[in-house]
Amino acid sequence: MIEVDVKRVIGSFSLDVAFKNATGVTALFGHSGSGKSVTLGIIAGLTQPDWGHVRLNGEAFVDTDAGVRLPVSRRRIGLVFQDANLFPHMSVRQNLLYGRWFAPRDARRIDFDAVVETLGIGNLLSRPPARLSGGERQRVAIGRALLSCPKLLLFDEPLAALDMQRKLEIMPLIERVRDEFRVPIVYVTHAVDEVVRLAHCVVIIEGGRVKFVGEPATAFSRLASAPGEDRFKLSSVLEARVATQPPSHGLTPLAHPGGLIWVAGQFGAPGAPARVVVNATDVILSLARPAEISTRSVLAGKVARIRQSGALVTVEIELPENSSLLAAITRGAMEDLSLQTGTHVYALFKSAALDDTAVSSDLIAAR
Ligand SMILES: Nc1ncnc2c1ncn2[C@@H]1O[C@H](COP(=O)(O)OP(=O)(O)OP(=O)(O)O)[C@@H](O)[C@H]1O
Repeated sequence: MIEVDVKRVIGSFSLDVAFKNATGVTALFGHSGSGKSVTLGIIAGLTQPDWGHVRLNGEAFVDTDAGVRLPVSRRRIGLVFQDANLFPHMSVRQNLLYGRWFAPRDARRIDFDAVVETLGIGNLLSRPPARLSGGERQRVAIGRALLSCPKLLLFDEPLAALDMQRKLEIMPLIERVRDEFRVPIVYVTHAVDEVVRLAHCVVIIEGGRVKFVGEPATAFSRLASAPGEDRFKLSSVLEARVATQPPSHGLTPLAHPGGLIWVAGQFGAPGAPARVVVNATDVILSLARPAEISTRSVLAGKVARIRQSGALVTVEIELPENSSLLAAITRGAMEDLSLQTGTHVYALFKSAALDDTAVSSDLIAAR
């Protein structure tokens, strides 16, 4: 269990955040300048709070009321930043062993070979960091942090500097680290796909304040709590299961209570749970069930809420079993369809918009 309840004023910025989470990955999510890194710095001990406490499984890292302030070195934290920060004069093996050196002898429960195998870096051990790609450097940085046998791993936008292909290679590795080594992780990001794929709990921070603490699916599926107004960042998370009918043309059908969602790629055996992120701008609305159309994914629901902002409108569609979907459309389209609260609609989206960047099949299974 990680418990954070801290206040800190830096110049004109004031941070006042509180959250708790008992399992797995806690994502700190928010716009640039919202206070994610300051919060992470307080957890790590790089910054002191003016007031408050940070506890991990009951042990206080800092508690201003009790006068406790553990130095960074005694917190036993593994840090991974956007820039891997490997030692350039050391080989990959030496960088990894450097991490191990920090683990007290009796706490060395994480095995070198297991880490190398999990992260797929066995063939890189003799290379210097200069001869690694950005993704490989980041894998080594994660390995080095893990080998210090930390009580807590802190990731500060570890994938932000990587292109989508590298990101897709590393996300499953972070999932393996999460599931195989079972070290709690606090993960700072402003990418919805990373939160949905990796996190059990998301803390949405805006202007130094916590706006939401809870499951990613709840965080991103309601208009009322959607982070920010930027329609390009609005998205919904749908919980589904791999359907029983076989994949077709490389597309896998996922059964959602509102209908079938077809996604590009293979996502586990029938019945396996899957989460899908759907961008609001990828959703099309229709009053009738469409026929003779290239889009295969069609979900039936009804309009729960409409929010207008200039020429654009965000529509929250209520789907069966308490799930919902956001659609960003123009005001003209809303008027043409005479949409209002309660209108029955069909929501369509292209399978091409949903591939393995948008789907996480093993997160729920692993819980
Ligand atoms: N040492 C500092 N001195 C002055 N202001 C600071 C300092 N560190 C952070 N801030 C301010 O605190 C606020 C929060 O910064 P923080 O780095 O936590 O944001 P963030 O959410 O991590 O943003 P990003 O996603 O861009 O990294 C910002 O307004 C920033 O300018």
